Amino acid sequence: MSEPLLRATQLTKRFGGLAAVNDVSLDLFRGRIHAVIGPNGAGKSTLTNLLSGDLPPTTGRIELGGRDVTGRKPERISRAGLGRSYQKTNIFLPFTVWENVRLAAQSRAPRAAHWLARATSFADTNARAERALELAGLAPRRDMVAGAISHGEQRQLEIAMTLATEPSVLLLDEPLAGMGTVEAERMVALLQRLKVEHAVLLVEHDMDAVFALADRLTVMVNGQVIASGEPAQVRADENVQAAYLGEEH
Ligand SMILES: Nc1ncnc2c1ncn2[C@@H]1O[C@H](COP(=O)(O)OP(=O)(O)OP(=O)(O)O)[C@@H](O)[C@H]1O
Repeated sequence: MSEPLLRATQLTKRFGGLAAVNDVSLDLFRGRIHAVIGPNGAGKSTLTNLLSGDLPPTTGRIELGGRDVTGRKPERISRAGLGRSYQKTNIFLPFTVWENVRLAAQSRAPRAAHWLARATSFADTNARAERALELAGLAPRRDMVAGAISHGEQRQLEIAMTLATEPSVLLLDEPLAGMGTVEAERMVALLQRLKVEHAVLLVEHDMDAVFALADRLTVMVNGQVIASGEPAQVRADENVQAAYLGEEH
């Protein structure tokens, strides 16, 4: 098997006496979606925050592309190839879809303000933004203001903005939240396209989407991994049934 693009080893995050993430290890590979599920308070968001550098782990190690990035700032981790979609918070609603993606692409240009770098970086930035817009399926909406597109399209826009930084690893926190059936189906198709080029960590409550998409599934409860593996195996696990999935799955 190829090397993981992201490797987390024995990550623990304590808040005072509470271990919100407790000894969690996982590997993310290109071409695979690794879903993390668990009840409220299981530690999924905290885990995502550790991987993106938004929170430093108490103990453990994170490697991105084989390099140790433990304790690095989010900007450094982003430049090293990790893209995280933040729920709508980065969208400028009065700007067009294209302007939002273009700005996200620009944030990646290493010396955007340097006059010598400007000419080449302008073309590169536009090309990055164009690719991201296309991949996220938003090209037909490029000239609409972000505030006027649907909720589902705004979620696609967040993903386009993340793609514009050309990450190799994508962390997606509830990309289907608040979506109707048609929007959810479109997002599932988008995530299937994204995994071809990326390693994807998916935190999601929509179990239909999780079981449609996940190549690997990790279940967390109270900060700990109670099961991890092939989705069908995990679904059949008695501990998982008791703790989380219940009868319907
Ligand atoms: N900054 C913090 N300070 C103290 N406790 C925190 C902090 N962030 C999270 N926690 C606690 O850590 C535990 C895990 O929370 P987390 O938000 O990671 O769970 P989650 O699985 O993402 O839940 P949800 O599905 O509701 O988003 C919870 O008990 C939560 O109260």
